[in-house]
Amino acid sequence: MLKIQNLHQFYGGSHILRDVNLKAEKGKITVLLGRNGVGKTTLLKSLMGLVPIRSGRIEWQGADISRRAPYDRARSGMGYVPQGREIFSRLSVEDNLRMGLAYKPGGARIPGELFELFPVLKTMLHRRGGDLSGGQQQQLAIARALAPKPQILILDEPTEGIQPSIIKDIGRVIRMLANRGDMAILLCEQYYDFAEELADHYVVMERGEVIASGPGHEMQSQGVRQLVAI
Ligand SMILES: Nc1ncnc2c1ncn2[C@@H]1O[C@H](COP(=O)(O)OP(=O)(O)OP(=O)(O)O)[C@@H](O)[C@H]1O
Repeated sequence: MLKIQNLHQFYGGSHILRDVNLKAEKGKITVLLGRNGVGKTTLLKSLMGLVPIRSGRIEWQGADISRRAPYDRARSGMGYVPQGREIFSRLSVEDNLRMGLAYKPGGARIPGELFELFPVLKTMLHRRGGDLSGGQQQQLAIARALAPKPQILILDEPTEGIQPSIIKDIGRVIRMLANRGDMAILLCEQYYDFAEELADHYVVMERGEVIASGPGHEMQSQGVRQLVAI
């Protein structure tokens, strides 16, 4: 389980994350919502060690990882799909997938299961990442994060700029991964309907603070759509 307690983060003198508390449990999808600029990406980067935190605790599988390096967090089973996908455009699909395994001891193989989840990647294995559509790149970014078999998958706005049919496919994969019961999923999302459909738990942020949270089935009754409407 991932447990964030009393997290504070600053960019220079700007206080971005303010006393954030959040949990993501195995077998569940926790959805993080909030308008542009409230600090969602900063929170996910803090979890992965890509930006330093000022204070608070990030606990993963019972250990305090707040000061660990990003590669160490990845190695401990944290998978991250960054906003904007960050595909290596000049590398092939296959080599992009291998990058997900880069920290594994030599010879780690790309799990065949990734091609069952995202069949399009198999047909495009030798194409350059940059030649894929936005939706295919997003599927590649998710597959790359899944390649080392993480115990948590952290996704930053996977639906951003993607066509509806691929959004559906991605939603199905996320639900299936959670239903297997051995992976926690933390999904940061602006697309409300997608978030509501998938959420076991929801967390809403505003100006760096958590202002609402609860079970996913209460999102409608609690007016979460209005909280994140632009
Ligand atoms: N590297 C940085 N240096 C200084 N300020 C930053 C930096 N990155 C983000 N910020 C600021 O921190 C705040 C939170 O940004 P963040 O990207 O975390 O928000 P967000 O909720 O993820 O928004 P979006 O949905 O647009 O990605 C914003 O005010 C942003 O301008």
